[in-house]
Amino acid sequence: MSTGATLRTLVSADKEIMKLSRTDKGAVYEFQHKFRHNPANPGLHLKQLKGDAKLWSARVNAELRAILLHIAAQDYLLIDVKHRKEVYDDLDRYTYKVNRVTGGIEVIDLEPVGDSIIGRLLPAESAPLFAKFSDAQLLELGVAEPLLEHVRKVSNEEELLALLEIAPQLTADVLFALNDGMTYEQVREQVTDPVRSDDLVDPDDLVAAVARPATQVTSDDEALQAMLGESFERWQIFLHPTQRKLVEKTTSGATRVGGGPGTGKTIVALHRVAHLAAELEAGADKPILLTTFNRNLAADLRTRLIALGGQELLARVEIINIDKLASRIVAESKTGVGKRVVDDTRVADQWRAFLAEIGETGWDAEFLTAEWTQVILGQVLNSRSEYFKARRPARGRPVSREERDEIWRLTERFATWLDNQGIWTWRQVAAEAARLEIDRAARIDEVGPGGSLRHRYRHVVVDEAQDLSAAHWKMLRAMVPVGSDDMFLVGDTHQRIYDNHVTLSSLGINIRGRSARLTLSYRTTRQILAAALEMMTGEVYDDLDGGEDNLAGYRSLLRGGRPTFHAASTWAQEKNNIADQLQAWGNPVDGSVAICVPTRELVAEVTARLQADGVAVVEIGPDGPKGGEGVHIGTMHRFKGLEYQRMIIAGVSDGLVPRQMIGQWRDTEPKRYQRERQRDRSLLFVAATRARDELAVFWHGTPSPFLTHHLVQQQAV
Ligand SMILES: Nc1ncnc2c1ncn2[C@@H]1O[C@H](COP(=O)(O)OP(=O)(O)OP(=O)(O)O)[C@@H](O)[C@H]1O
Repeated sequence: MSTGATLRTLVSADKEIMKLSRTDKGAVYEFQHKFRHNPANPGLHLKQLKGDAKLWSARVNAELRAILLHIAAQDYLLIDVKHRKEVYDDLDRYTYKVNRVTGGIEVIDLEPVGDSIIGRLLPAESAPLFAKFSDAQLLELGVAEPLLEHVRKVSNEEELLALLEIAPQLTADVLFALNDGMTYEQVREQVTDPVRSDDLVDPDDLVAAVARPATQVTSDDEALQAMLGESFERWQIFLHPTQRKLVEKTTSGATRVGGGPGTGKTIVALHRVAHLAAELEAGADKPILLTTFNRNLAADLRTRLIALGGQELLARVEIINIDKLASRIVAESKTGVGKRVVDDTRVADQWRAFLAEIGETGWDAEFLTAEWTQVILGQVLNSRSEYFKARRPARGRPVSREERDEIWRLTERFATWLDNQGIWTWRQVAAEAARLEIDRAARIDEVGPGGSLRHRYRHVVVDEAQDLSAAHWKMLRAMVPVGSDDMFLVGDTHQRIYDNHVTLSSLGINIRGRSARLTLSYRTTRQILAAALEMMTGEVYDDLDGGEDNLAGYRSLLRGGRPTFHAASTWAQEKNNIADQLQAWGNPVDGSVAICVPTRELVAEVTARLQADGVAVVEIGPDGPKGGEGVHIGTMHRFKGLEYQRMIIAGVSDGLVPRQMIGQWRDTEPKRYQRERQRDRSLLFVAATRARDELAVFWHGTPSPFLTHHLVQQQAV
């Protein structure tokens, strides 16, 4: 008879397991299987450890022992795997406690700090780092009680880092934030509150504690197997408690997750999809839509979703970029058959040609392009009267009723003119798709639940939400019934690089009270992050819903060298500097290094210069890098959502960043000017935050105004 047991593995034990050899990892895997099947199996030598009724050990193989916390009858938690000698020598080193803030179980192995901090007397001259906070305050913020006395002794950053190595997540987050200069109130609001337990915490109730998301455990074999395999990546298993809470929370409606670059928004979106899929009844359809802005990011989401949940998960999820989705809807209805879609960047040229052809000189092509794309198509306005009433929040100058009348007439003629040539734009496709989906949703409502027509999806998850247009949102809204867990949007308005400004509530997407923000960067070092934030100085960003967003509390635990800044007097000299930098990095062609420049022309010129030196270069196209090995190169737009170990941003000169041409609107359309300038600043911010370890910034002539005096001063001599 099998006497099965529950065995979950604490994330901190996973970390230890990952350090083991392949064979030993395999032994742990086997052990877990055996233990779950029958913990009383004599080969497992399950026995209580001296000194604590809840700590047990079991045999993994001849050398390794598992340390287990006994939760309840047949319920165990694997908290560590150690060499057998270490297990029995010093049992006092392990402490476990239920954290009073998060309600999660925290196990701390005090051994590694034994020599560095514990028992050491503080040198008289150095003040402890956290002296100004009382014990009660630190505990209220969630610092683990067993570490309190050690926290008190920390007097420099090195010791802090040593302590953080063994500290539970919340303790690490709190101490780091306090050390960064955040106040008690700020830490409580930004670090502690988001992970606070929803229910009352009883520190003696291990059963309740192990079930809370704050007890970070892995329990299913698939996750374990992935972890033991070669292909495992940390994000697949180790979610930060703040991330996990967002992934698992049942919401009463649409939810938005914001947060700076690299804080794991995409990771959260992927896990959210997996979570929603796990809750679905079995079936062969695809009730979940996962969408993003461009093609290469959709391809990347697909790869990562397979890594997370395999083909089984993929089978329940539609992954498609937003414009392709719109064009599929349009194709399904047979609208636009035979028409070719032209790139939106060419719309102004089309308007110019049209105005010239009809001899219209009273209107500026740029103005009409923006009005047509932003307001008329952007908001899916179907009639002149709708346009008369439309709000034009992100547009520059006001337009009178007579002018609106004229604009409407012109846009109708323009659409026909395009149609006669057999072309239309992505914006038109999106507006048409929204219209079709809104009609479809109305038909569903009319017939009621008994009808055969259904909403296309049960859940919609959107990455890079900041770049979708109002038409896109209207289409998505109509595709999913309003209700719990209907829409999950992740994005960062600081990274908006297409000119789409929306207020979600006006589009039927109500995120009020269901907005959260991630603040811990997993990608970029503190040094790069500080420089990137400095480039954003003075700009104000929206929250997709009429309010303001900011990057307060955005931080990183990673450390590295300072970014470098390189001036040149000419473009030729700048290109030489770029080549020198690459050479100093060893010209790596493994895809770990990328160069990012503001324009297509500069891509071509830098490529030619490097190829002349024999350096292999791979351009990043709309579907990602085109080809094999080489240093990646692309315009700033192409770098959305990507990451590299080392990045060069070149051409960061005045006139290029921001683009000189936007100056034409400085006086005539100041709002538009501000918006375009903000967009260029965001592009630079996106580029700078793609770097994991090293960032080098280059320019010639006058540096971009986004590079502050302080940054320019850091220039290499
Ligand atoms: N919990 C985690 N554990 C380990 N790594 C993580 C975790 N969360 C995120 N990461 C890593 O951090 C990096 C950034 O994650 P992700 O791309 O999801 O961030 P993002 O917020 O979407 O960034 P961006 O806004 O710049 O596109 C990735 O390399 C990811 O694997």
